Amino acid sequence: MKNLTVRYDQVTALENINLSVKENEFLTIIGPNGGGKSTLLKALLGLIPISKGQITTNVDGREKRGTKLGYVPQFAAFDQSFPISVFDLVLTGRFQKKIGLFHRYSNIDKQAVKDTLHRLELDHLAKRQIGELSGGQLQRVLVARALVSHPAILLLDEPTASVDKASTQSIYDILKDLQKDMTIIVVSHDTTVVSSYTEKVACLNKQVYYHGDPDMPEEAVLAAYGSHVDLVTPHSHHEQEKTHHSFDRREG
Ligand SMILES: Nc1ncnc2c1ncn2[C@@H]1O[C@H](COP(=O)(O)OP(=O)(O)OP(=O)(O)O)[C@@H](O)[C@H]1O
Repeated sequence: MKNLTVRYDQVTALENINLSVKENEFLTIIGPNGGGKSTLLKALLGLIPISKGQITTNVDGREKRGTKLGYVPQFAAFDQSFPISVFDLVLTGRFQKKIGLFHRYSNIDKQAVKDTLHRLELDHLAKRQIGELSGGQLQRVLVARALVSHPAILLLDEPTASVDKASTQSIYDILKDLQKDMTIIVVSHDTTVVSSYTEKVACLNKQVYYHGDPDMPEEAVLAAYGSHVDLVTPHSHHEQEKTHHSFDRREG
């Protein structure tokens, strides 16, 4: 992203964003509510117009067109009462823009669904209705749906916001495994930086306040959030443990 600016009428949601992610990198984007994270995802997905600047994918310094993106939407935005089986929901991930209504999926599409469900150890849930799934299961199904078209970059919007700790761990384990084959970009409104997984963190509040390894300096957190926040690193076997980022304004 180069000098990326996105405006909605009077509101400037993103201003002069310069941010890059490498192939097979795991980037977590954090920032306060209203900081522009959803806007950034929408811009990456080509869903909203860019006011200024550009987003490109480069290989050896040359622009590469047609990079496939996989998108895992916010869990809360997903209507779980919609009557569809896990298999069919994942199959919709094979739907391509150029195919019109009443498209019939091929055996290749169906095999891709089977392979993806198998990879994410979801085979046993294939026939279940999505309304019968736990939060963690549905989140993994949404990851499967994004994966089934073999994206080069996987974008996830708050993937662990509505799931318990065990599922959070399992989702991050899956992402770590997927990272061998693709670039992972996770957006999170809280400050849960999973430093054992993510390699890079970007902190966004209209501008980029920080971009680097997960050891984000306290000054950058304060500047972006405008107040005290604890960055936590969830681990499998321990209570959520505060990193040395957790600081207290009372101590100055
Ligand atoms: N469609 C829109 N029209 C006008 N303003 C908008 C629109 N969408 C977002 N905004 C504004 O743009 C800014 C960035 O919003 P955005 O939703 O991208 O932030 P966010 O970081 O994703 O927030 P959250 O963590 O609460 O989801 C906010 O000031 C918001 O009010």
